[in-house]
Amino acid sequence: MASSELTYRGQQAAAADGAHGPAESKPRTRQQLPQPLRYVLGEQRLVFSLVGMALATLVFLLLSPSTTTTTSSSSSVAHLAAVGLVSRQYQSGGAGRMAFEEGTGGVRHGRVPLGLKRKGLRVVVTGGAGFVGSHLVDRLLARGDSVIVVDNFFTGRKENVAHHAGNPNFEMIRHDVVEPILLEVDQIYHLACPASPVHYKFNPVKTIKTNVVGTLNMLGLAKRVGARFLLTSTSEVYGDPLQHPQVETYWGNVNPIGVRSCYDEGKRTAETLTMDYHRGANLEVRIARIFNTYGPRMCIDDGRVVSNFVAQVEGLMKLMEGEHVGPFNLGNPGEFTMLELAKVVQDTIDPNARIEFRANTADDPHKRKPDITKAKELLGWEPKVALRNGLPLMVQDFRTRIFGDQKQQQPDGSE
Ligand SMILES: O=c1ccn([C@@H]2O[C@H](COP(=O)(O)OP(=O)(O)O[C@H]3OC[C@@H](O)[C@H](O)[C@H]3O)[C@@H](O)[C@H]2O)c(=O)[nH]1
Repeated sequence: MASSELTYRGQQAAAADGAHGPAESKPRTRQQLPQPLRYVLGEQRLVFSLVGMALATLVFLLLSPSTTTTTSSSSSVAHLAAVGLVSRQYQSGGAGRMAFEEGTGGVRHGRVPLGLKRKGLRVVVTGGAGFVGSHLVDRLLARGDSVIVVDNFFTGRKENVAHHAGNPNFEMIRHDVVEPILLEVDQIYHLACPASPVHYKFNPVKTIKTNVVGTLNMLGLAKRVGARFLLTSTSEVYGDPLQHPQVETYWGNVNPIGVRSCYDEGKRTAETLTMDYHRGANLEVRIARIFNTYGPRMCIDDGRVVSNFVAQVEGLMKLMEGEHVGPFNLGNPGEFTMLELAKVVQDTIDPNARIEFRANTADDPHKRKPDITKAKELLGWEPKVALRNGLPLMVQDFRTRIFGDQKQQQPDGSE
């Protein structure tokens, strides 16, 4: 049967003209090769080397163990770009912004290819003078990013970020997010909102306005500058849950007209807006549902049930840098009753502390427990600090702030 004209016939040709078998064959010069093969080998060397580099990169991406199952094409493209194999214009990342910085190869959002230094990002943290936000600012600056804190100091304190004064990578803007603001940045962590019922009930209309208009302004900024946007939502979106523990697919049981609705429904609307920008404007977004937290810099009159030390900041950063939109529950599934908590306080802080039993405030959830399977599996995150070990750090922080104890605390709560 005649073989295809396109099949390389060099070997057969050689055999046909009595050329030596493989063992004795004399080395053939390039001139003896068929013309098409000579052209490809000679003229197309550059193409071959680029194709080879692209194939090597793809093999690297597919075989590297840390590749998540849902690595988006953008991070694969970013890796190809980082090694110069894909044009900048092909990059996704919002309004034409690049997923990597010119010349540095540093990938802004995804994992950094081997051997390339991560370029510092420009990050906005709204509510960055608050409890969770100020710890996040510490970690971002320590990582080499430039951070702009946008905060109206409704519940936040300058003292929470004062230790960064003089750092050229740190800026503080007193601004209420219900008014638009224009900043050229790469990432936006949106935490601006009073989190304690004591504070958000003080001015419920302002609370829901911050959650709705404030989030709208920050989403608009993210879309305008091509930044990745992370919303710190809350376990309150589950209301007084009828499902226990709560998984992220649970829609919740929320009172739309109660005294907590300004926060519960405000955060639910913030999540809705976030997903609408994601679906409608292809904005890179991330949603974290934070369960009650405690630790140094917590408002002394906060009043929330403490359950999860401030280690959630790691979860927020893993979520921002990862490829999964969420929402993700970030909290401590370790359950305890209020009485057990009171006993931990007596054991670790003050054995003479008196335990009082009071009625729940209106609409207070009767129980809440995060299912953090998704965060464990897709973010590789789970809480590290046990309540018994975290409480003393918070108490020492309170003591220093109330009594000005001699032993000054480090920003992260250590001595
Ligand atoms: O209108 C406002 C209200 C509040 N804020 C600021 O936002 C910050 C909120 O910090 P808080 O200490 O009150 O709250 P936390 O840091 O505990 O919770 C924060 O992160 C977790 C999210 O679930 C909460 O919704 C968010 O408030 C404060 O610095 C406050 O001044 C604004 O900038 N604008």
